[in-house]
Amino acid sequence: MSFAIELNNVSKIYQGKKAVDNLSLKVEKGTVIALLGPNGAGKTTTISMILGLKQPTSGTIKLLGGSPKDISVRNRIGAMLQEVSVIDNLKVAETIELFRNYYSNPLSLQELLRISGLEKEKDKMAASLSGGQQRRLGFALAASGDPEIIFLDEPTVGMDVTSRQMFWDTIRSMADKGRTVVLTTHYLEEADSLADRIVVINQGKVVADGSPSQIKAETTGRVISFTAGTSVTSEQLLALPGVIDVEWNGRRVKLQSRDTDRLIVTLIEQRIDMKDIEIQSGGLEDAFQAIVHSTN
Ligand SMILES: Nc1ncnc2c1ncn2[C@@H]1O[C@H](COP(=O)(O)OP(=O)(O)OP(=O)(O)O)[C@@H](O)[C@H]1O
Repeated sequence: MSFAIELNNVSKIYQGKKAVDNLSLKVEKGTVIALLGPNGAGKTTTISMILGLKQPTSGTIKLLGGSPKDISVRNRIGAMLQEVSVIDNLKVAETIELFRNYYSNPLSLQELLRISGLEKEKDKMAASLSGGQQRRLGFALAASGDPEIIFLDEPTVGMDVTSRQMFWDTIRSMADKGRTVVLTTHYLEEADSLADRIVVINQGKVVADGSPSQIKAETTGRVISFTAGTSVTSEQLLALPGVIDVEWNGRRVKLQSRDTDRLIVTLIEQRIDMKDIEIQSGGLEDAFQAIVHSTN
């Protein structure tokens, strides 16, 4: 089977520090995949290497079966990176036209203005757009060649709710056309509602990989919360076997654990002063936090 993206044992070391650590990942064509992870997890470095903008220290990368540096491969992909730089003295429509000209089968200007929601701004100078509008322009440029794979690095940062919703619809329609979409996001809600597959990265490694429902199911029962008596301390709770993280809200405490069944027995055996005990199955946010904490 040919994959849209294939990474084999890829590492990137900056000044002795591993930003990406022996990462292997295969992405099937037509997938919407979200790379999730805290700041500094290695998401942007991974995308930059897939795009051939950064050279891996070791390992191999294939994009559409070829090298990310092949011009024939480049023509079939589009990317919107975190920094969208606009060209001075060009209007929005002129900027889009400039990019369309690079490709043999570009989307029409009208279509690009429509999917990026920039129809009203088409005659404005690109440099005068707001931050959110500039990101939408970045998206139009990334989509201009009607790419088979589109990379979106934190695409909705700075977008208002309406723009974000419209943007999600556009991504879904790209996926419906069989396009592969790779996005990084800090918004778990975004990953949950858009992606077929979520890959959680922490400290340069894949720490979870599955559908949003698999990721949630994996962590079912991972959180125990209760109202703690005044004698209970964080140190005491963190010392209990299986406790990954302790979070307080007044006297209400939330424990993250890999094995809540065992933890509840331990809490009772150790006569921890607890009231109103709850075991939560956890949403995606809890799943993400639990996975990241357990791998720190
Ligand atoms: N050019 C560089 N030189 C040195 N270290 C770097 C460089 N670029 C990234 N790093 C380091 O590599 C690690 C991974 O960074 P990266 O930007 O890939 O993370 P990220 O997951 O995209 O984070 P964010 O969500 O904040 O964008 C971080 O520790 C970062 O400080």
